[in-house]
Amino acid sequence: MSIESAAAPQKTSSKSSSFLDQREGSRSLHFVKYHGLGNDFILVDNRDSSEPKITPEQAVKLCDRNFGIGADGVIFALPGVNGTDYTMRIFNSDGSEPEMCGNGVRCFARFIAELENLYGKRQSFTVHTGAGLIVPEIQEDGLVKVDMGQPVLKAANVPTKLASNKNDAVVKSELVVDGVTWNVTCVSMGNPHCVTFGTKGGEDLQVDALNLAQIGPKFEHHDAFPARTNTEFVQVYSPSHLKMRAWERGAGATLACGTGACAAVVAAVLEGRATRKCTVDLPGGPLEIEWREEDNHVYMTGPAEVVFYGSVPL
Ligand SMILES: N[C@H](CCC[C@H](N)C(=O)O)C(=O)O
Repeated sequence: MSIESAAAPQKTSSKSSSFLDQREGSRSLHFVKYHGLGNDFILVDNRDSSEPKITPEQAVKLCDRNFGIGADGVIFALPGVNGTDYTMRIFNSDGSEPEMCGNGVRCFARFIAELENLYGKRQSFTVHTGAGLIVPEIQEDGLVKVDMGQPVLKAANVPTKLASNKNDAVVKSELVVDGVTWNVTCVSMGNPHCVTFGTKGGEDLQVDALNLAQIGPKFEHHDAFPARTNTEFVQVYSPSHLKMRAWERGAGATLACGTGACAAVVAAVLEGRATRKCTVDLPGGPLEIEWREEDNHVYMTGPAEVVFYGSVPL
């Protein structure tokens, strides 16, 4: 599979043809590469079909950083269902399909604004996802604010097999990983998260010192998580300022994890470590997160940037 980047396609629908499409008997995929704080995605205009244009296996190949385009996942903009404006689906770089992606939905909103020529206008969309209704809004400053819905804390719904220890939730519970006992709080933002601030009786985490490639997979594939898990390693600078690194389910160590940052703030509040409004520093940059008391919804605000436009023969 060779990658030929095309000139930026006209700002119209995916129906615009390109020289690739005229090649004898070949099919090509138009895409736009975006990133949210370095968590990067291939975005596909899929508004003309209710099924993704490519398979999970093809997504794995496109996400490969040597033999493909390179990305943490592929995101599809599909027609809405039950009255929503759009549907968002995502394949991780390992081909698995998660329920939701926070950095991805900010990129999705900017992608839609470009496709629909809505640029420069304050726009808000209703998006059906595996995590339910998600509402991103493009602000005048270009940042995207997303209503991420309510966190799910009931252990069985995260899901985790860990015994709940605080109103059906798993809060600062013990999890043994490779012989080491960690204190963890489990939160779903539609997708599962295991949040830790350190080991039992240990010093506060210095997240930069962690070997994520060594420890991350052991959390991701731990028996306590029947659907695997994303894992957030969090350091508390102050009650309104966290620092975090993530090992993502199906994608590995990423430069940022939006749902993970939301889960980290929820966990920090539940453990009495933080206020409901925090700046979360990720390797790729900061996100503003608020777990609002009035509606129990989590709000995330951050950037989403275009990197390039392309077409790839399939
Ligand atoms: N790997 C995640 C999906 C992407 C989440 C992350 N990139 C975000 O920004 O929320 C999972 O399998 O649940």
